[in-house]
Amino acid sequence: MTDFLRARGLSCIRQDRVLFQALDLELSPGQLLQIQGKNGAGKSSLLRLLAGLSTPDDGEILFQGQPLAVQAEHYAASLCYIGHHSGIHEQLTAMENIAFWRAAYQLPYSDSMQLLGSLGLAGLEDVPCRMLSAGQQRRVSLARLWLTKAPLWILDEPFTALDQQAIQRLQQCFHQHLAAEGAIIVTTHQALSQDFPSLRTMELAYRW
Ligand SMILES: Nc1ncnc2c1ncn2[C@@H]1O[C@H](COP(=O)(O)OP(=O)(O)OP(=O)(O)O)[C@@H](O)[C@H]1O
Repeated sequence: MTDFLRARGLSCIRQDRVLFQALDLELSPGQLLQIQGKNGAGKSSLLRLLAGLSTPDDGEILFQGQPLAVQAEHYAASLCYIGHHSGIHEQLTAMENIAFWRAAYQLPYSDSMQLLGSLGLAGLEDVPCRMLSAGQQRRVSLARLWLTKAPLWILDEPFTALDQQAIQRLQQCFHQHLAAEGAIIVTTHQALSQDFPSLRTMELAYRW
């Protein structure tokens, strides 16, 4: 499928600073795009634009050939966005968070206990998330990736706080998603340790 996700002439201004301008971007099914850049370069701002959570100062973003604004509901159903923050309900347990996502995003049934076990959270399923470590909270947050059917994933620093084993597990999950014709945009400060044949990188320059 061509024209899966395309951005044309994007500009983003924050606090009178031009983070980027005239930025073009294209993503096809099966592709992984890694956005790189120094702290403050505008990576999260770009991801938020691409997720439809904020509006560019100039340019447009098309999903399957149509502007995001005319298909907000379809785009939301096609997207799994996980931001900088974990996005979990800290008062709820891991099991309750999964039940919440399943209801909110109308996800099909799957075995939550087994999923959490495979993410190294066995025995912690019923602990309120506020009592979990940073890496464990991140694992709960990323559990969404094993549940969602959305073809487009936009992930802001998903490896933060994860140990090596969890990083490898997450990259295996990327492979499966890409093999199933999914697409991923990710920001990371470190190089991906596994080989991704479809990987492209984009560097955002820090501008004063
Ligand atoms: N909503 C906002 N209002 C005002 N300024 C903002 C807003 N969002 C981001 N900024 C500013 O835009 C700049 C880029 O922020 P952004 O979070 O996109 O950078 P980043 O490349 O993701 O950085 P990091 O690697 O530190 O996560 C920063 O200087 C930040 O202060």
